[in-house]
Amino acid sequence: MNAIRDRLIARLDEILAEVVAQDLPSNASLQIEASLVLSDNAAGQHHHVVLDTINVDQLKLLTANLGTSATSPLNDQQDYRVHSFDSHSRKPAADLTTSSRLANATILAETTAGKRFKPRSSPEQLTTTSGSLAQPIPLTTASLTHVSAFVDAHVDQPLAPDRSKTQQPRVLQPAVDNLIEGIWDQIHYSKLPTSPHDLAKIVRWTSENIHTHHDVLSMTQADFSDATKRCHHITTTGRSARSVEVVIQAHWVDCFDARLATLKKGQPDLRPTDHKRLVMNEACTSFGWSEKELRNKMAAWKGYTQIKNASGWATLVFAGPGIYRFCKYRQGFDDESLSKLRSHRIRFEVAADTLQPRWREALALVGEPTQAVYTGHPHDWTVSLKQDEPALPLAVTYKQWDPEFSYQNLSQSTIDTTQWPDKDPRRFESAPPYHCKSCTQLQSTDLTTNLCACFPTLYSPQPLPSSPVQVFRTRTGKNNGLLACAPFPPNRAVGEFIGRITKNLADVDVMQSQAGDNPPYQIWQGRCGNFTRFINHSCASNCAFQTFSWLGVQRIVVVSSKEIKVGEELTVDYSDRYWQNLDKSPSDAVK
Ligand SMILES: C[S@@+](CC[C@H](N)C(=O)[O-])C[C@H]1O[C@@H](n2cnc3c(N)ncnc32)[C@H](O)[C@@H]1O
Repeated sequence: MNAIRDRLIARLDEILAEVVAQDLPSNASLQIEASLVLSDNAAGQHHHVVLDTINVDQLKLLTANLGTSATSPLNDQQDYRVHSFDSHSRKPAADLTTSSRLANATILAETTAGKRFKPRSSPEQLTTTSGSLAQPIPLTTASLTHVSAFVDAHVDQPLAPDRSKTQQPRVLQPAVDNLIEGIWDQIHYSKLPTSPHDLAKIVRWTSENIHTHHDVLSMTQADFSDATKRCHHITTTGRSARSVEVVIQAHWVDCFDARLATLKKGQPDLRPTDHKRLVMNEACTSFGWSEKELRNKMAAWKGYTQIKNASGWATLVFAGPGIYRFCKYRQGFDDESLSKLRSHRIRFEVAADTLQPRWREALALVGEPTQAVYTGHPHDWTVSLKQDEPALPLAVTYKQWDPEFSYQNLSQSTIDTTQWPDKDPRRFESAPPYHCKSCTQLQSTDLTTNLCACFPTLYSPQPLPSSPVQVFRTRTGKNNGLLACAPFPPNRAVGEFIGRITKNLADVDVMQSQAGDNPPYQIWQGRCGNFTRFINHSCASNCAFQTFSWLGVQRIVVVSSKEIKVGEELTVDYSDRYWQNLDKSPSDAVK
């Protein structure tokens, strides 16, 4: 449904922009209709529904009031990004942006253009994606219990429940930030935007129909015509391959520029405007479009190319429909935004290659390499905050202290059976029914019976496959740290503290736990565990350790204690005791 809705909104955006750009008589109105076609040749058998009638003058007034000459009311500047999790589907509500945007745009429209765009629902109601509209949920001020980092964890302290339903305050943020958040969402949680099946069909069509491979340094008219044919085919046949479409359109702009350069070289006597006119003519002939039509599309396509040049192809593949609005209306599209995007380039690629290893297949169409550059687990790599500095294999960053360093990423803790031969010391209930110690609700791996929604991203019948975080190289002498790739509202689970469940270790970093009536155990992350191992200390931390029970087993969870933005370092307060036992002292600088 989301894909259909996004497609409709993107199309509506284009239509509104086209209408605003036209010189129409006053009082013209745009009628938006839907038709149900009952059979292929059913002329006259269509069921028509008028969805809305929009007064064009009011539409123009509205866009003028929004401070742009040719923009649709559905623009990114008015975009609220609300991240919440649907407690039924357990999926992040990545697409809330669209519905929020729609609702918000309609509200703005009402204030500037009378009753024409009536809001269908108040923005407060748009806090879930579960189909029905949810009631607003008040902000909680849950106090987090600190379990001293690497020292104690007390299972006998039931903690305030999450939080999963905590409503995040709406923040109006720059369009580029929405775009970046959307890309991270897509990389972490979407299926590939274009299915391998669709992609295979497109690649097959291209290889069967377009034979020449052009050289961008010498773009002949035939080469350019081929590139245009390919772009036309993908732009006009089925919008199921949106990411491929954006890739091919960005590439076509490169071909256009290459053709222009070739023409300038071949016919240096012509004026620059004549070169441009000639290439435009060639393009319009091959596309079968008017110059106005082509220019209109090129406005957005040029933006795709600029974005691709700044932050790479992954940005285009995972951007979703928001990229059209961003490029077409250019609100907030400036050097600063491009530089912000550029700083994510390698980070996007590491995440995309390791989480969505087939994404580069789409690049076959534009002659780019299709092999993943970064392989293995996402946290086998450590990224840099410096622009264009490569990601490094994790082990490289420990070489100077430990040439043999290795770290195995685990999805769940393992039991050291030499120390715990008979049982998992974290288990305090041996059989179902299990009840949550925080919310007292029934916990189950069965979607129909589970009622606990304390930390649904981690503990639910359908937990999320990954946490939106990356290991990065700090610039403050702490070696590596952990970076947020998505905003975390307060009280959101970042990840479980996973490692080897053991005991009696000394002189190493361990999480020392006292499991109520159970004997104390340690969680050791020296050689294996998960990303929580890379969380640095800060006295003004934005995360804390919490104990939580899931299916009768105690867990230690890293939970955000404040609002955390994309690109912020995640930190916990290790406690004084941690540092007292060490011959080093903490610095509080982050990043
Ligand atoms: C669990 S590790 C955190 C990840 C670590 N930075 C790394 O690259 O592997 C804990 C160690 O990180 C370093 N560390 C973490 N926070 C620090 C801080 N605020 N100041 C100085 N060193 C810190 C200390 O060496 C500490 O013993």
